[in-house]
Amino acid sequence: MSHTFQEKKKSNMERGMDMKDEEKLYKRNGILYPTIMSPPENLDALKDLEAREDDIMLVAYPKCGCNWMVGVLRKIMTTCGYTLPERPRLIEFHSPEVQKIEAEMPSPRFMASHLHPDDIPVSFKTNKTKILVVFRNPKDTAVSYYHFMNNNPVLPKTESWDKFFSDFMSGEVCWGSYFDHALAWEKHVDDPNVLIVTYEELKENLLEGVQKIANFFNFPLTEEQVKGIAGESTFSAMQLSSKTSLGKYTNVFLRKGEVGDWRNHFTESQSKQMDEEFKKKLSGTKLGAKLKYDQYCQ
Ligand SMILES: Nc1ncnc2c1ncn2[C@@H]1O[C@H](COP(=O)(O)OS(=O)(=O)O)[C@@H](OP(=O)(O)O)[C@H]1O
Repeated sequence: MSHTFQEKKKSNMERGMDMKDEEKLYKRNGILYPTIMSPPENLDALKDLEAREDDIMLVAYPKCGCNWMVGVLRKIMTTCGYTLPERPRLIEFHSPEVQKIEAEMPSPRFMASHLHPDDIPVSFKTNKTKILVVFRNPKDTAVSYYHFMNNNPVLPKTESWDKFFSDFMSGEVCWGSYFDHALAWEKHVDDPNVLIVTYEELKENLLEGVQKIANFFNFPLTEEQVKGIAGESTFSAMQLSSKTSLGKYTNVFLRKGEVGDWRNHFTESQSKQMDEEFKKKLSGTKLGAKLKYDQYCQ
């Protein structure tokens, strides 16, 4: 029996409810991954993924706005007349069978990933695939991640905010350390095949963001079309349009959609600890400047 994308998402959630928390994550090369969504066989099969120059690739550390950008890119592509299959875009969520189907799909294919740039199949680099990267300030990313752990049955519940904060800081969360990802992307900031946007700039001016993304991938859109896509991609519009498909799980994926929710969670000492880590790792870097830490995190 074939399942729709949404049915599969719901059945994964139900599988999560029947699983013990300690079985929900596993480690591979020192990095945690979710057992249900990214089992080892999915990651093993990625070694055969042959990227194409005209693939549309989106990469985001978890909770930085990946689903938002999936929504935007889907709308851009369908507006330009392309049809996309209804399954998750994350390559590490694809079973080996689905990866075989994706390998036969016509161009342009649309793929996404939470993987660390060094773990993304090397053919994306050799075949010069364009990559859109979305980043978010680390304080709001941590808060969003914390709620996701507690609300998504495929992930284990956290003991407390304090425990989760310490895991986030040490990279003991799925897909590894925020700072490792940021430092790795810093090396690609000036790469012409990479466009880095931030959650915060998209919140400030989504219209400009949609236009920038369409231009980067050479999708010709009229001003009206850009306006329409931006209008349909605000938090409230996406929350409403997801209600029919996601039902009671809508708020798991579209929780609050704001900049600055960290202020409701961080203690003064946690805030200082993050400030110091950011300074140590990212001050003076181009990605650090893009994230406008002083504006959004202080
Ligand atoms: N349209 C739109 N506008 C603004 N914000 C949005 C939008 N869609 C999703 N979101 C928010 O993005 C956060 C989830 O990030 P990801 O999609 O990267 O999470 S995931 O790791 O792929 O599950 C999560 O952030 P928080 O609300 O802070 O938890 C989502 O609510």
